[in-house]
Amino acid sequence: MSIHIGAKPGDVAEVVLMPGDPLRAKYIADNYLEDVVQYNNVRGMLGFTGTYKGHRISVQGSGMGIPSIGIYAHELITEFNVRKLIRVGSCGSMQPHIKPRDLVIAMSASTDSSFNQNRFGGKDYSPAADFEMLRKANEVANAKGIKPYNGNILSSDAFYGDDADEWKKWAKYGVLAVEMETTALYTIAAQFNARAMTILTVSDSLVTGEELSSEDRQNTFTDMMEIALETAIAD
Ligand SMILES: O=P(O)(O)O[C@H]1O[C@H](CO)[C@@H](O)[C@H]1O
Ligand SMILES: O=c1cc[nH]c(=O)[nH]1
Repeated sequence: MSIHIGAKPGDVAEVVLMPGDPLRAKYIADNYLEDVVQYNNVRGMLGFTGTYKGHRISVQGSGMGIPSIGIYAHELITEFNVRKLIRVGSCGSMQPHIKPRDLVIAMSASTDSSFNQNRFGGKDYSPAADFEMLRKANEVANAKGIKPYNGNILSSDAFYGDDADEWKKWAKYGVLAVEMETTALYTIAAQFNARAMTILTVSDSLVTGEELSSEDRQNTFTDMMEIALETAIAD
């Protein structure tokens, strides 16, 4: 058992899907995994292990924000030997052509957080996804007739900022969308030579103000979950 994960060694699979919302972890376990065992309920941050098409997979809620996913990613890798981590999250689009329900795969993750600068003495590390996972996720998506947008995203420390136009600078430099965790996930995976990738469903547009209904969120998140699961079981 680690400080935040109440599991025994071996309870967690080598491959873990990480939604921010612990109830999304339960949804994935209930709807896609067989022979499911819940291994964690510490702080209500649910974690499950089961099988998908015969492969052992875990799903662990990460909570919201860089400090939270930083804790879970670190403990999963260092205490439970997790080697492959796939974040499945929601994001706000910063580009006019990227609409609610579209999928975004984070090749890299910029940030307004000091998480990486603190580690690198004020210098700018560039957290990046595992290339083979990116390639597989795109291949699976394309086979389903879906074309995800691949590029740089922003992992922000603030959901509610002070300046309503601040995102526009990031957008001008080509950042596709905003969420709150990936920069830390990629950095921690790199620290321990693990592999990581983030796939996101656009839940709202900062450009137009559109937002998905809860029903829409449920349906489109399904594509993201299936792509993540297929990527998880690939070599
Ligand atoms: O849907 P999840 O995975 O939680 O991701 C996004 O949603 C939360 C904000 O509502 C943040 O965690 C952000 O990254
Ligand atoms: O962090 C997030 C997630 C979804 N939508 C946003 O605008 N921000």
